[in-house]
Amino acid sequence: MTTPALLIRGAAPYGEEPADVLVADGLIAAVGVEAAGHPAAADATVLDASGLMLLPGLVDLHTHLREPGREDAETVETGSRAAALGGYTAVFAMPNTDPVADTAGVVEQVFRLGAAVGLVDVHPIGAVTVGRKGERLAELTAMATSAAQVRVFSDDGDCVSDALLMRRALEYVKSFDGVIAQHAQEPRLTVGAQMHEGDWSARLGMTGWPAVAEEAIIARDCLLTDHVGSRLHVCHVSTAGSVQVLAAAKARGTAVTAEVTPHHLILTDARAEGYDPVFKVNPPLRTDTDVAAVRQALADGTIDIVATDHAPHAQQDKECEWDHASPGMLGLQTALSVVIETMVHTGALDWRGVARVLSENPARIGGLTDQGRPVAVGEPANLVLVDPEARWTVRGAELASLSANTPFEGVELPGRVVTTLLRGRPTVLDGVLVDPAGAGA
Ligand SMILES: NC(=O)N[C@@H](CC(=O)O)C(=O)O
Ligand SMILES: [Zn+2]
Ligand SMILES: [Zn+2]
Repeated sequence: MTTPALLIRGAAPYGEEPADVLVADGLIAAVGVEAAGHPAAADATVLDASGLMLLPGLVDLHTHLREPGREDAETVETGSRAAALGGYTAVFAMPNTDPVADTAGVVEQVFRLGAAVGLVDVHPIGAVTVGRKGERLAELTAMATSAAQVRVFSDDGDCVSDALLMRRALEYVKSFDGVIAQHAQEPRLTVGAQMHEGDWSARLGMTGWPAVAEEAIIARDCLLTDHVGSRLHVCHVSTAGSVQVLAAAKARGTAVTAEVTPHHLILTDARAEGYDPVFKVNPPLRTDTDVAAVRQALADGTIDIVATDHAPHAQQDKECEWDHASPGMLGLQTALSVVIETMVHTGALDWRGVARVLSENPARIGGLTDQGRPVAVGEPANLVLVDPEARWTVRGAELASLSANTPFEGVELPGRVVTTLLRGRPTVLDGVLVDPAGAGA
């Protein structure tokens, strides 16, 4: 089935000068004055996009899709819907499923489910250790050479805390330019931890998760990465101290990249005051000082990307006592809006910068060659159109995710995803999901 050509009129690539963009056969066929006169434009569907920003489709390096095993919280299909509506054209699915994605069989299953849904490219992340138990390495090469072509490996949810295993994993992935994405949490320093260790945890009487538990692992892993000559990615960086460790490592030339989540860009540990577990997350929400530091780091490149850590949880796992609640919060449909609010409206990033941290850099880190590409002739038409002036109020029940655990319930946020194109085919049009033919409603 071929998708009809699409003439996008008047959108502003990267928020710069408006230009027409012609999309045909899955590619960008023409940009600028040539677009309307191009032969393929003759029978193209015209999309009036004046006032909209045009960016490369967003890429999420850190998503939890929960399938297989917790299809009551999210499935590849519902997570793909949330992703497309959030402006994403590719997501990397974390392996902390049941069974764990630690074999070629499981990563291929997730990969095929994603392709069958067809709303967003789903790239499975493989577990570093068997069952994520931190005891012995999983079959990394078999996952890398499988149909899923896994390049990112992580025990996310848990830290690869054994230094020898971490070293071996870093050595292993070198042969196929893979990367280890570390959930940096020193387990001995966080036994029973419920929230950030600081004034609020003292006041609320909750066991704290000290910043050093994150920073110590990042420092160790940067040194190991140097020693081995490999590549490290640090998941959900949340503290000012971590930013300092990363800046020092990058200055030394360590091949380390890092992500920050939308929630760590905007929320603090003060949210724990009402004991509402919707604000319980790993790593925990930190302080104002930390929020300022991660924003600055994202602006200056010390932190490379924003990754959602979209972590859907079923109602019974979230609407319970804080101590018993599962950590994690939704992110796919609110990430871009939070980045606009915290980084664009503050002047910390322009739209070029948004494309860099939400699309280009995550694609590069994850080894994708067909995502995060320039808005230019001959490139794959993975694109998103954003209305920067629109505002909307978040309602968990209205999100496409099967779960509703958004920390932004009732909050008004800027920026609306109008259209998402996956290889030239609209997955979202005028803010509404377009189901690919045959995928079922
Ligand atoms: N971030 C979280 O609080 N939870 C994640 C695991 C993780 O990212 O560590 C989850 O799988 O729910
Ligand atoms: Zn994690
Ligand atoms: Zn995660």
